[in-house]
Amino acid sequence: MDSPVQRDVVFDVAVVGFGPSGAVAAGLLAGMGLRVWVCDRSREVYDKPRAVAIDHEILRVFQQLGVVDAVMPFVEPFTPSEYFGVDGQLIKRLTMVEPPYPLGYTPSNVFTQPPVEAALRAHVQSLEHATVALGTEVTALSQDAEAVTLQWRRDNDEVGRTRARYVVACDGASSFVREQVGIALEDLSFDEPWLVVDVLANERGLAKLPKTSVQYCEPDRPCTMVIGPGNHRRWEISLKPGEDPQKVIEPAETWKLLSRWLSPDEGTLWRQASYRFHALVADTWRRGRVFVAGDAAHQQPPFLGQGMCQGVRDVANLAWKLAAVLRGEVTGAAAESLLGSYGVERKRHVEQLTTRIKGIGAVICERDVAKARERDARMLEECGGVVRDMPRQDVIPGLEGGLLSPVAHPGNGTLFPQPWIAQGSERVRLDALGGNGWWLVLDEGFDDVDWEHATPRITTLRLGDSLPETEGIAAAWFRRHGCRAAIVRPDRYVYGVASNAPELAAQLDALAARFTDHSPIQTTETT
Ligand SMILES: O=C(O)CCc1cccc(O)c1
Repeated sequence: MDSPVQRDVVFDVAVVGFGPSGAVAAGLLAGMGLRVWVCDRSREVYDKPRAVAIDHEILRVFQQLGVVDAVMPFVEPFTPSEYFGVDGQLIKRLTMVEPPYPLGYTPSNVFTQPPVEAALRAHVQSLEHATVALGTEVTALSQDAEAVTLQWRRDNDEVGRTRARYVVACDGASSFVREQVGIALEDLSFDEPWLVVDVLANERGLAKLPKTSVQYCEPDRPCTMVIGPGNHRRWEISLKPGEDPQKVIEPAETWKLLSRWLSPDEGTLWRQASYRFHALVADTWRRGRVFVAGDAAHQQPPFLGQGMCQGVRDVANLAWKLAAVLRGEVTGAAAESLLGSYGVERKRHVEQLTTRIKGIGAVICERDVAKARERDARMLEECGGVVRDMPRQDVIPGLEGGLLSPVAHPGNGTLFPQPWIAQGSERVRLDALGGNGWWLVLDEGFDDVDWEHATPRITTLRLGDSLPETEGIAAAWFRRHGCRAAIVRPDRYVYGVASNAPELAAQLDALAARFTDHSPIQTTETT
């Protein structure tokens, strides 16, 4: 059931698009007590899987939302991925990092999108401060000094307007909102036609299929097979010049392309979609009161399964900044600066990760046989002829620029770990104890520190007697980074670190200055 549309209310935030990024944005914002209006053109969750991969960082965001228990039944650890070269030889192997896991979840996972999306939507619909408008399409947008006005049309032809202080556009790759505010996409130079096929394999099919995910780095037709949850298998198959993207999604044609692995009596086609795999990023991520996020802000080839993850990273980055501004915790130029840091951080991260994804794509997609053989020889030479396991998550970059300490340190912009903490006979994840705001995490035995700034409000978490870790993850993080204290942002990225009390006091003073009298945060999105 839709929530009633409140026409006379100015909402804090309107979220356009109720896919995963929009639902997470709406859930985080409404969960913080902001009045949120979220709309989507369709009434139903799309019943087929577009995304298949989900990282631990995203599960941690789901934990913050309060939906992680509802989604875990639809999540499974990623299998290893094997890359095979021109002659079918193993040239690379991606695996899971060994436990203990740094963020409290298996780092790389596959999931079933429709029920996860349904859980996200149901959660938002349960929130007191969220107004959900389904079957509702935004048709026009204008902004003034106070707010944004969205005009919309319902699927029953009802029309109306909604005003909100800010808008987050999560309306997908062909975003109407992005176009309305004149944000262009920069081309990061990848554009290829591929077929994506999801199959539910039966027992005979499963018995025949590879037991790891596979990248077939074959010049004739590069392709991928991903092991999804249960009996879900996904193929991504590059199309050759002259192949018709519309024809290959016809079941008989799709089965021809799958014939190397399966025949029609060994599985059921769940979804066939022809895509152009692109690498695109919004040139700016904010126009006035309007922000772009998710596929509206970037698209990347799928070779590392980062499409949905990147969208959730966007809105997790933006939500706490919008909340700080809307609650008046930061005002004036400092507020503008904080909001500007969203685009700086996310655009650079998307550019860096997309570059890495394209690098992986270049390995997989080499069409020249001689060059592909050279690639295979080089990769085998690099590992001394023995392909070593490489953890998948090592390729996800941290944040740079934006709201990070000006005192450079390799820990800045990385995700602070989420250790398990002993609580009586139970163990609890740190985020559940620390709450959703800023943290000051002190390593066991760190000297007391006196500080008095009210902005931002920071919760002090002392590891040790009051917060005993069960696996030593945070202690190991401090050792690895050569520091004793970490200032951690509400999105759990490390703002800055310190080794002693005077260093920490200076860091906290500088942070407070950025929230009060506006020591500048870098807000130029160009790199
Ligand atoms: O990390 C891997 O091994 C593969 C990740 C992946 C996920 C989804 C599609 C795809 O092409 C690759």
